[in-house]
Amino acid sequence: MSETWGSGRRAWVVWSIAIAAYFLAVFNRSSLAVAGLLAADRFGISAAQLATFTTLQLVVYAGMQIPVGILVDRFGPRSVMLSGMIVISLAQAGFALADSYPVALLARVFVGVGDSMTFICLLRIVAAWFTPRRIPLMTTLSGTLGQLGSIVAAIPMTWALGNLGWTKAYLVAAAAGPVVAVLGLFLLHDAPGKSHVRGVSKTMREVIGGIAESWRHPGTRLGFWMHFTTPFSSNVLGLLWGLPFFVRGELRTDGEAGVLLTLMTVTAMVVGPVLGWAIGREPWHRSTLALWIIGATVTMWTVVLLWPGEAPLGLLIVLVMVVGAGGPASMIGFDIARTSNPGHRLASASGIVNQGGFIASLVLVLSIGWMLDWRTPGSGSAYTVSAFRWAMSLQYVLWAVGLVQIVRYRRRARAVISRASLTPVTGQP
Ligand SMILES: N[C@@H](Cc1c[nH]cn1)C(=O)NCC(=O)O
Repeated sequence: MSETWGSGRRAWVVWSIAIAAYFLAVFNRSSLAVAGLLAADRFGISAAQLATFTTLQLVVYAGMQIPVGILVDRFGPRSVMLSGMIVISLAQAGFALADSYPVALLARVFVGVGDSMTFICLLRIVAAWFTPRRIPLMTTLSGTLGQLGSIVAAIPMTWALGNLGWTKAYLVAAAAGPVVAVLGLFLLHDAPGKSHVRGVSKTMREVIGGIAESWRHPGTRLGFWMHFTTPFSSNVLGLLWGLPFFVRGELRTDGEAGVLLTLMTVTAMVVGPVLGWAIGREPWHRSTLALWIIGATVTMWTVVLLWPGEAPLGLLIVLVMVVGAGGPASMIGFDIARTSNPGHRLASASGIVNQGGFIASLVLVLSIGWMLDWRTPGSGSAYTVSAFRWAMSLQYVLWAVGLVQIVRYRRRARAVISRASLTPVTGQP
């Protein structure tokens, strides 16, 4: 066992705490999804005001990525992650007690701030505690396990809201953060043998210079565009438009739509570790794998959108399974950024990459809403099949931009990265 990485058991303990923190962040991020109607009643707000909660949370998350990356490179993942846990819990407690829309909105902003402080730390911890050969698998596995938080948020939160009421349900959700933070205080270390790994103090000019240097590397840009292009389709279905699309756009029942969305999440959970294993074995072909997944997604959407009348259920099942692979495929972007940047800039580079998918998803969530309003006669939400075909076709714009950029930066990245430097050393654990 190399001394650079953690001894087996210790690495798993540290990773488990980091996973618990990420799981909680995703849980809190998703905890409003099942409370939409209650929130509308409690604050007396419209559908558009309700959607503002989600939009604002995504904007804050994406906007915080670079500052958080800089903080992690400077102060280490442990400090930032534990602070994030406390911010999320305080914000969620504020949301539990909020009795007006502006206060609730402010609380959701801080849920977004705390949330944004978690995932990049997890990536840094994985990179510090596991061998290079294991990092791709552990990274995709981490993404997959964290996403469980959104499934778990749906079931206990629905129960808690129904049985405990708004305030107690959100206070209970808030209470989990301090528990993980206290465990983290004792058990979470930035690297083997070091509770803190601090970067050197830098002037603002040096910090900006570091970010610019990361961004200039074609591997970071390739990672960004990969993260931009792979997950937006599953994100928009999962976050907002999946149920309306299947029910109004494909004339399926609510039950069938629910099963399709669940199948999408289950597929992502199965595909994640398989992809992690594959990119660990064949790092040179990481971008090829992502391109295949994007190609399959574009093909399936094209078949569904061109299908005369509503698509058969079997076809929609294949669609959600292919689209579901996009979430884990986005993790390939982080792996490319990791192998393209020095360790002291790893978190900043991950922050740059992590913005991609959130920006694309946000743009698509909003533009689908505008397109549906434009293509639906009169006002209201009686969206037609044809309006949904127009709206879902907006994805082609994002795929076109993303694919052009991936092909450009893949060529440039391959020109500066040596294949031998990526090949895993055989015999390493
Ligand atoms: N694309 C996600 C992670 C993922 C893994 N499997 C499905 N999705 C991502 O970038 N996550 C960042 C975060 O904060 O959740």
